[in-house]
Amino acid sequence: MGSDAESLVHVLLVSFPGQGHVNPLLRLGKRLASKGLLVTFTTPESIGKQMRKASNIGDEPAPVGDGFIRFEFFEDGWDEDEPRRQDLDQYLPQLEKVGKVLIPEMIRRNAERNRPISCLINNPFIPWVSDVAESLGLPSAMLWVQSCACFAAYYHYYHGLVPFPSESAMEIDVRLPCMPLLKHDEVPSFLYPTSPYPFLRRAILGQYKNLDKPFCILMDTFQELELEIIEYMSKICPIKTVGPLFKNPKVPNANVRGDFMKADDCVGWLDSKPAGSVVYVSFGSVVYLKQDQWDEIAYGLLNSNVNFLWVMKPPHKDSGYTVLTLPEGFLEKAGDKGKVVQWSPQEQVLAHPAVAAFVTHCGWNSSMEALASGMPIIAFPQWGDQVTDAKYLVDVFKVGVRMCRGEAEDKLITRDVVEKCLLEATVGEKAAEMKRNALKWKAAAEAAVAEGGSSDRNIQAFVDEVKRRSVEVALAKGSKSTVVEAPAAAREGAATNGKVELVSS
Ligand SMILES: O=c1ccn([C@@H]2O[C@H](COP(=O)(O)OP(=O)(O)O)[C@@H](O)[C@H]2O)c(=O)[nH]1
Ligand SMILES: O=C(O[C@@H]1O[C@H](CO)[C@@H](O)[C@H](O)[C@H]1O)c1cc(O)c(O)c(O)c1
Repeated sequence: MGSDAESLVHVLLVSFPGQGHVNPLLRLGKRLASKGLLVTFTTPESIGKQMRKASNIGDEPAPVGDGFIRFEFFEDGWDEDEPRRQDLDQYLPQLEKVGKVLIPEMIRRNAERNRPISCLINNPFIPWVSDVAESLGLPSAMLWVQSCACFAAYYHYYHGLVPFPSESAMEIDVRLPCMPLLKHDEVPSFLYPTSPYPFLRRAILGQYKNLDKPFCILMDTFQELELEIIEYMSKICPIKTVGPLFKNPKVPNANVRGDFMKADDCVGWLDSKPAGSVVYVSFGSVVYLKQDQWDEIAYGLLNSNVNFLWVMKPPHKDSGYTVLTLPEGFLEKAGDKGKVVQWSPQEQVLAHPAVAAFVTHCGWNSSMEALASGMPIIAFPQWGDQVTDAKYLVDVFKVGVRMCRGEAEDKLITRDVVEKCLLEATVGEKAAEMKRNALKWKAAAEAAVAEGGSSDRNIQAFVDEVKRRSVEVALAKGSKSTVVEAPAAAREGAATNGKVELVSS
């Protein structure tokens, strides 16, 4: 590795191997690198392999702005085609068991190679990363990859601060400070007593057990979007909003991507369509709808006569989901009005002038990407944070119409409703108003990440803090001679040009 990279303060990012987790952590990595850090990104090799195949990930550190990003994957100890990876109740303990051994080894290896790690950052589902950091005397931070509203909801549930739906009172509304009243089915659905995903409740709440360990909780949201709840929760937890991470004004670096699947080419097709004429339909990487619902969406799209780009990802072979099909003759009937792909370059799609609206499951990444692209949405949430995100997108941010309330409702959304929602979001005064609101959020998002904006200031403060702590870590370890670039505060009376030479005692 070039000595340029070796002279930088080095942070290790450890990601849970889900697309909705990797994307924001990798985007954070690029942002930190752009501010002059060396960033190593790690996640299990099973996903590393897919990422290498789908994207342009090389062995050498990639320059990003003033710093570098590199990848190092770790084995999760299971065979390549182990089906238990699909069962979080089995996979999360396995990841913890191997990670607690392999991550310290990775850290030691990096120190031996003259790039000692000064800070660890994880995302939810793998809270043990802060234990590893603590045991090695390193600081840690956590990137929360959902909204601050959802963070607050989980926090209040975990600490029993307000009543949530329970077996004896299933349909109660939930009143959380600085948030709109949430109907029972607008609360993150893993918290329902009847949730079919108790393993996801355990996975997400696991982070709250360790919440006192990270010195900072970074969030992929921005101050102006969730002002009151961010201010409220910041008094309780060390929160820094740094989003939308997907907008990196200075260093786009399109080469470094974390897709698990190569995106199909659809931009040429979009180029051939008139401005504002296409509806983009995608339910993210995890949600699968039932076949009868899929059929209704298909007919709704046909009947509405809009152009559409529809993502139909194949299910994982061990997920238990059956492959969805399109109604007979569907593609022929759609002709050039429709395009179906397995995976899309979503960021490019949402930025494309041909796209008028986004039918989304309201995962937080998709929600932030839509908001920051000025894209009106048609909300089709299923579970977890998606139902809360849908509430905010429709009723608070006012950029969307609601097509359904979530999987718990167990209601088939018919083709007529699909058609009505598609038209409501694309034609007429309501559509125009949603577009105006979406463009307002786009501008606010751009201002937040621009130099001196709220998220940019928070990132800079975080980088300065990591640098300051790296000096402390090196001093405490009395380690080999390490050159770090120190923040202004740590530089007082030290060498010139921001470099501090630490010599082993
Ligand atoms: O065809 C697709 C579908 C999704 N995504 C990306 O995958 C992520 C999905 O995250 P989200 O939180 O929206 O949903 P999840 O997949 O975690 O349910 C987002 O960054 C999307 O941009 C993509 O690139 N192409
Ligand atoms: O929770 C899982 O994925 C998604 O994460 C996003 C960020 O937290 C969230 O906004 C979205 O609504 C979720 O769908 C997830 C990931 C995974 O790999 C898995 O096996 C799961 O069971 C859930």
